[in-house]
Amino acid sequence: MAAPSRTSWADVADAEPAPPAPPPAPAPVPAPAASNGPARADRSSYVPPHLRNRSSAAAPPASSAPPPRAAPSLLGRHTGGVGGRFASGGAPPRRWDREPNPFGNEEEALPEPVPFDEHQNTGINFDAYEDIPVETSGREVPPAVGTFAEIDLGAALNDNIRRCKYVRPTPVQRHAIPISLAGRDLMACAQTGSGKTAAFCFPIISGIMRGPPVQRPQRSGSRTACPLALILSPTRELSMQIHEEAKKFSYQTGVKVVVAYGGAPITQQLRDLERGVDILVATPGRLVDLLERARVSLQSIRYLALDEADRMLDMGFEPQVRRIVEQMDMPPRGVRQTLLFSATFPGEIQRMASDFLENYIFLAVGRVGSSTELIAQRVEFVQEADKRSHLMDLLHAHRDSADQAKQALTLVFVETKRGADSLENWLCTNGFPATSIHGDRNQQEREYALRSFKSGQTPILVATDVAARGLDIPHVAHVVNFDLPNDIDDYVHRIGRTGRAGKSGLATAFFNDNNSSMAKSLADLMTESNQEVPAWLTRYAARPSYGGGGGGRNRRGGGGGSRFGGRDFRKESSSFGKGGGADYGGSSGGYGGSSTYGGGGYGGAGAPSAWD
Ligand SMILES: Nc1ncnc2c1ncn2[C@@H]1O[C@H](COP(=O)(O)OP(=O)(O)OP(=O)(O)O)[C@@H](O)[C@H]1O
Repeated sequence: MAAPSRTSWADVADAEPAPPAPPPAPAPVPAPAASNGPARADRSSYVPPHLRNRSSAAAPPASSAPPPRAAPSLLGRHTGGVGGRFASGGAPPRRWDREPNPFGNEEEALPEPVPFDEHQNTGINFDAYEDIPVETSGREVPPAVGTFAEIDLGAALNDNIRRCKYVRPTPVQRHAIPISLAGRDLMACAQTGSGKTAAFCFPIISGIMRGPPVQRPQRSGSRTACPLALILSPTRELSMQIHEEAKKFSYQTGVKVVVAYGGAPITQQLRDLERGVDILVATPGRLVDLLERARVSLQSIRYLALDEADRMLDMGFEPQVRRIVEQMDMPPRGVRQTLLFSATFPGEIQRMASDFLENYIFLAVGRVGSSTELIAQRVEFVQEADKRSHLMDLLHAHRDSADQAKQALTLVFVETKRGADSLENWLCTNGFPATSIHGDRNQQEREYALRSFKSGQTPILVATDVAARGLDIPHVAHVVNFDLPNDIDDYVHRIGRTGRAGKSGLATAFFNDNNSSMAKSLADLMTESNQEVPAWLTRYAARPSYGGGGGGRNRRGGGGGSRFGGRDFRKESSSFGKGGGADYGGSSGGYGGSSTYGGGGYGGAGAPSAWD
C-alpha cells in the first residue's frame, strides 16, 4: 500500500491536492561557511532540501554502520543554505503533498531578524536570567553564544525560530546549543520553563539537515523505520508536546518528526513511521513494543536525547531505558551523540547517567534542582481534614486578576489517582469548574482534560505526578500542592508548571505532620530560591528526625547541612580528574562551590503508578 507521504519543503498555502508539476529548478545553495568538519557531506553528495527524497536511486548505499559523529567547529556565520543530505525513509514524497503549517494561520511575511531590544515582546523576560549562575565542566567546553545569529543552524531552522518569536536564546540555549553542535555529549541541568526543549531540538534538527549522507539499512520489503534521532520522555503528554515543538522547529526543513506513545492506537503511529521518520519522539513503553515488533530499528541513531533524564533513569524507567539504549541495536556511546536534560539531577542519577555518555560536558544553569525565583512559594500548615476548605479559600482568592468572574488557571497536585477523582468531584459539586488527569483515565480523557484546562474552559486541573514534569501550559497562575510529594525534586518540577519563560507564578503547599520528612529539603529549597521560610517550618526542619537524612524518597539525601549547589558528580567522586582533572571545572558566574550534593538517601522509590 502506498502510504500518502508529505513533502517537507512544499508551500502550505493550499491544502487541496494539485496536479503534479515539474519540480522547481534547484536554487544554487552556497556551501556552509563553517562546515569544514570531517563529518559533513561533501559537495558531490549534496542534495538541496527541496530535491531530497525525490528518487530512491539517489540513495546512498545501504550500510548498517552508524556514520561518524558530527564534527566540532560548527559555529560560524549562517550562510543561507543547508548542507548535507538525508532521506527520511518510507515512500518518496509527492510534490503536491502539503506539510501542515504548525504555526496555524501564519502565511504573512516572516518577521525580519532584529537586534534584541529589551522592551520587545519576546515572550520571555530575559532580565530574570541576567545574573543566573552557570557552571560547565568537562574537557574543552565550547564557548557560549549570545545570539541565535552567532550559531550556524541553517536558514530553514532560523526562519522557524523567528516564527516562534524567539529573539534571543535563553541561558541554557546559549550554552547547550554550541556544545551539542560541536558533537559533544551533554548532561544539562536548567530550571523549569527555561527553554530546554529547544536547546536539544535545535542541534538535532540542524545536525540532521546538515549532517553526512544518511546510510539507512535498506531491507527489501522491510517496514522497519530507522530514525536518526530518538527523544525519550516519561509521559505521553510530554512526548506529544515535544513532538509539537519539534514539528514547529523543523517546518520546511525536510526533517520528519514522528511521535509514538502508549494509550493511543498503534496503527496510526505505524502508518506515520512508514511514511518516514528522522526524529522519533517516544515514551519508553511504546518504543519497546515497536522495537519488539521490528517496526523500529535504532541502528541509524545519531542523536539520543533524554528529556527529564533523571526521571528516565529513576527506578521506574531505568530497566526499560537501559534495554532501549544498551540492549537493542543502537550505536554505542561515543558513536551516537547523547544529550541529557532535566531541571533536577541528583548525584546518584548523574552517576548512572554517565554510563550513557562519553567525554561529556556537565552544564548547570541556575542551581541544580533549585526552583526559579520567579515562582513565589508559600507553605501553609493545614491539617488533612481542613485541606478542602482551605483550597476553596485559595480558589476564591485567586480569581482571574483581570476578570474576577473568571478563575485563574490553577493546577492542584494530589498524591493518588483516587484522591484526584474525589477532589475533582468535590470541586465540581461545589461550583468550581474542575477536571483531572491521572494514570487511570484513558488517553482520550487525559487529552481532553488537558485541552480543556489549557483553553481555560475548565480552569482547575487536579493532577497526579503524571502532569508534574515538562508540560508547558501558558498562563498557569497558581500551583497548589494539596498533597506534598515525598521527594523534593518532584516538588521542584510540580511548581515549575507556573513561572515559566521568565513569567512570574505562585505555588502554595499544604504541609502537616505527614510531610515532616520534607521539612528540611523544603526549607532549604525555599532559602535557595530567596523565599521567605515560615518560622514554624524552620523549627520543623531543625528537628533532627526531620532533617531529610532518612526521609522517604529524598534523593538529595545527605542529611544535615547539605546545600543544593549544582555540581558535576565527577567533582565529588574520586575517579574525577583521572587523566587530566585540571581540565574540569570551567565555571562562569558566581556558582557556589560548597555543595555536598549527591550521596546517600536515595532509595526505595518503586515504580510510581501515575507514570506511563
Ligand atoms: N529563546 C526563547 N525565547 C522566548 N521563548 C522561549 C525561548 N526558548 C523557549 N521559549 C519558551 O519558553 C517556554 C518554556 O520552554 P520549555 O518547555 O522548553 O522549558 P523547559 O526548560 O523544558 O521546562 P521543564 O523543565 O518544565 O520541562 C516555552 O513556551 C517555549 O516556547
